[in-house]
Parts: sequence; C-alpha cells; structure tokens
Amino acid sequence: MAKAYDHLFKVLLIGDSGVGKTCLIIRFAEDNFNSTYISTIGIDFKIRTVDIEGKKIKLQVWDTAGQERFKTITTAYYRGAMGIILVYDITDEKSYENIQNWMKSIKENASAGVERLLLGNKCDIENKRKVPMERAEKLAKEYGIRFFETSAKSSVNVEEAFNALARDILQKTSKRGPSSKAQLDMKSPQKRSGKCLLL
Ligand SMILES: Nc1nc2c(ncn2[C@@H]2O[C@H](COP(=O)(O)OP(=O)(O)OP(=O)(O)O)[C@@H](O)[C@H]2O)c(=O)[nH]1
Repeated sequence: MAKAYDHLFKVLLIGDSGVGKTCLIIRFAEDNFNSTYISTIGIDFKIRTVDIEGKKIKLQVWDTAGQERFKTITTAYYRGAMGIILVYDITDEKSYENIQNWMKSIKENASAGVERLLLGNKCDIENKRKVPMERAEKLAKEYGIRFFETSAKSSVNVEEAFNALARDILQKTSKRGPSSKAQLDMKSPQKRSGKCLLL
C-alpha cells in the first residue's frame, strides 16, 4: 500500500496559559472553535495532513499546557520538535513579555535548528488590544522568525501560519536531507509577517 504521506513533521505550541494554543490547534485540525476554556493538563496532540509543494506533509501538532506546574513534562517534548510555535495574546501584555522566557526555554530544551514562529492570537478583539502589532513585528525581526497575528475564533491566518511553518521545515529538510534534522541551520533569513485582516 502507498504511504499516506511524504513527510511527518512534529510541531509544538508553547506560550502562557490562556493565550489560545488549544483553540489554534482545534481551528487548524478540525476547523472548529469553542469558547469554553478548559486548561490543558500536560500535553496532547492532533494530526492534519497538508499539501505543500506537491508533497503530503503530515503535521503532528503537540499542544502543551501553559501553566508553570507542567513545565517539567512539557519541556521534555521540545527535543523531538522540528517546529515550535510561540503564542501570545494581543490583549495580554504579560503573555507578550513572556515570549522572551519561552524563547529561552527553546534554547535550553529544543534541538539547535528547530524552526520557530511567533503568533499574536485573539486579533478579533481589537478593542482590547494591549500589544501593538509593530512591537511584535520588530521582535520577530530581531529573532529572524516569521510573525502572524491570528484569530482561532474568527479563523484568521491560522491556515497561513501552520502552512508557512510546514513549508519552512520542508525547505530545511530537503536542503539537508531527512537524516540531519537535529543539526539544521540556525540562521534563518529575514521573514515576512502576516497582518490580521478580519474580513
Ligand atoms: N476572542 C478570542 N478568544 C480566543 C481565541 N483563541 C482562544 N480564545 C479563548 O481563550 C481561552 C483560552 O484558550 P485555550 O486555547 O484553551 O488556551 P491555551 O493557551 O491552550 O491555555 P492552556 O491550556 O491553559 O495553556 C478560551 O476561552 C478560548 O475560547 C481567539 O482567537 N479569539
């Protein structure tokens, strides 16, 4: 029987509790949204296969608990990830400031060449915005990573963000060959960002 996919990429979402990691994954994997907040206990994952440049990419998306008390469990999963999505909430300044701590955690726990992506979620609630988009754009530029403002609720940029990450991982793996995932190049080029456009 033919293989159902060409590549399997493991992707991890991290960020403060309540920023919307679970909702982003549910939007991406099931195209659904639920406003009831059930905080993630430990770790969980969902799967979706996407088509990138004619290749079937199976994305195994790991959802981590943002709460401090689960840190020992969740950081154990960093090592196997080929992509890590850092999420903050545009209405919660603290969650944005904590991005640098999450970055530090990646440095300490993930493989050296892991592909990173910054998301400012909940861009549907513009009237409660605390973090200007330009601030996050600047930060992403400093880190040399992509940035999108997203809304899991209104389905803004979710598809785009996951696809961009999958494409970046694919480009890295095809450049280096599938066996050298752990030693991927750290220097990623300056990347464009995605504006939050609610249609
Ligand atoms: N308005 C709005 N609310 C959102 C959005 N995404 C998530 N939420 C709400 O924010 C709350 C937290 O969402 P979760 O996805 O559970 O947050 P989390 O980051 O997984 O939280 P932990 O599991 O505790 O780490 C829920 O009440 C969601 O309904 C969004 O894009 N817009």
